[in-house]
Amino acid sequence: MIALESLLLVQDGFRLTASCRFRAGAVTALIGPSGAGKSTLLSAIAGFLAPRAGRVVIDGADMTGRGPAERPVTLLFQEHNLFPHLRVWQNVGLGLDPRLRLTRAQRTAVEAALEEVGLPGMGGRRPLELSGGQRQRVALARALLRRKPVLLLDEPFAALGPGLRQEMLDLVAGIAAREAMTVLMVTHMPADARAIASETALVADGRVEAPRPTADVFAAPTGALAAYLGAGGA
Ligand SMILES: Nc1ncnc2c1ncn2[C@@H]1O[C@H](COP(=O)(O)OP(=O)(O)OP(=O)(O)O)[C@@H](O)[C@H]1O
Repeated sequence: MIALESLLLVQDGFRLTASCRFRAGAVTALIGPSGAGKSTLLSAIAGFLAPRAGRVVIDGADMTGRGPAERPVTLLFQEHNLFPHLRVWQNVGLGLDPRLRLTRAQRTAVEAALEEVGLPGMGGRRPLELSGGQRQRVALARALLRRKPVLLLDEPFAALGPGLRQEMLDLVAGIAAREAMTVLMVTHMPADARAIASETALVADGRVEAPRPTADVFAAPTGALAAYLGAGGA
């Protein structure tokens, strides 16, 4: 479980507060207007941004003072996930060893991860020799290989077409369920939240609202959510 305890995040003039919990072993969607602070929140949970006040607690452990590498967390962005000059297996292998001195067992794990995301035998290619959807699969393979209990997804599939996006969502949902991962997924698509998130939390007006069952959130939107959905379309 991820607990945000009286969290205050500040970036220049921007402030975000959060006091809530995200369920362990479940997918929670984070939705809200552009600039509301969704990415900022993920940065703080991953350890790239230090809170001005409050704590991030993961599975009972206080993350204060722990750098990104010391947290049980993987963060996956929409873009800039792959190094173009490295082969696919190297891009994936970076999840295990930044110096890429992989043991035989690690090489096998890389192959298995590529197979898991539907890219068996593609390890020798370079990212430019893949489609956009395949590149996101490579990034996902690297994220999954790390086997960290918490996976933070920052609009990872936004650039993909609807069919591919659905495929990737299904893939994440399946693996997350099997591995009992705790997943937070930022999305601007209510359909994505409905597809795989049991709960959804709204980030708006400088605060993170407590997550609620996704179906309830979208059934009768009020306040900031209604304004957001009205502007963005449900
Ligand atoms: N590195 C930074 N330094 C200062 N301010 C920043 C920085 N990154 C983001 N901000 C500000 O923090 C606020 C929240 O931005 P953030 O990217 O977290 O929003 P978001 O909800 O993820 O938006 P989007 O949906 O457009 O991705 C914005 O006002 C933004 O301008």
